[in-house]
Amino acid sequence: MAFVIEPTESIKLEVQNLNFYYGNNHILKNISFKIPEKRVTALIGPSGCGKTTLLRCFNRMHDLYPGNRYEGKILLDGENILEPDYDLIKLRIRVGMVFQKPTAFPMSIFDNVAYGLRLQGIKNRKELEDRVEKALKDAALWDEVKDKLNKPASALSGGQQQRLCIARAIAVEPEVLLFDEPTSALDPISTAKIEELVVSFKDKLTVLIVTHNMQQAARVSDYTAFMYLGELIEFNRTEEMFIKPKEKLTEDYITGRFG
Ligand SMILES: Nc1ncnc2c1ncn2[C@@H]1O[C@H](COP(=O)(O)OP(=O)(O)OP(=O)(O)O)[C@@H](O)[C@H]1O
Repeated sequence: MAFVIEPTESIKLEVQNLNFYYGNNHILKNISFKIPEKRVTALIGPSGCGKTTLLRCFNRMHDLYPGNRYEGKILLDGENILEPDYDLIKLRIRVGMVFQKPTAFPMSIFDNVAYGLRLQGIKNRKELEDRVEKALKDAALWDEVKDKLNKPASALSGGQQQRLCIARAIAVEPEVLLFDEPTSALDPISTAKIEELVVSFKDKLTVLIVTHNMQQAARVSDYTAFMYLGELIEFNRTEEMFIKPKEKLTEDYITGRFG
């Protein structure tokens, strides 16, 4: 049994009968739901339920390891990204990712943000500078780093490094941004900054965020998907889910009866 609503907004991603296997381990079980465009969708559920595994399907991160297998479809603007010959470089420009731990590259602040732009073939210095500045401003980091762009990124605090990773991800202007527990390694002030950023992206991007923190899901997301043992149990507008969950399992989880 699952309760899955159909969003009224236009749809960016549509998951159709998705199954995923790590070798012989069947992890995601027949998941279907539609993700609205320019909204924040949170993925919640107890440890090991498959949130990260599902998130990583949206930019086919699993393809980096042998033996992983998908069944079903994920449509991005109507096109199935799970087709074996889908262009993964283009996919990862359209669908960016920010990880749990900040992953600043061992290079300068500027070069971290310019990294993807250079891969896209942008060489003109002025264009690079403008795009790096815009990304750092959009990631609310510009004022803190504008005088030290050529300093190593490793000298930044954890929270600053996470905003740098966000700047790097948005510099290439993705259409979808995946966040995998982006604040779990951060203090409350840095967490609040990242949450504000996630909310600020709503007008521009479709955001998916995995979080363990239900208050965070309630604060930042428009829609929430609750997963349990690899299945999608409930997908609904966030306020509805937190006020009046439709499934008993969802209610037990959000009221802290397990988790
Ligand atoms: N590389 C892997 N190979 C085999 N099994 C894996 C692999 N990665 C994860 N799993 C298994 O897949 C299941 C789902 O894991 P996943 O990390 O997606 O869950 P999660 O809901 O994100 O958990 P958490 O909240 O603890 O991060 C777990 O049973 C896990 O042990």
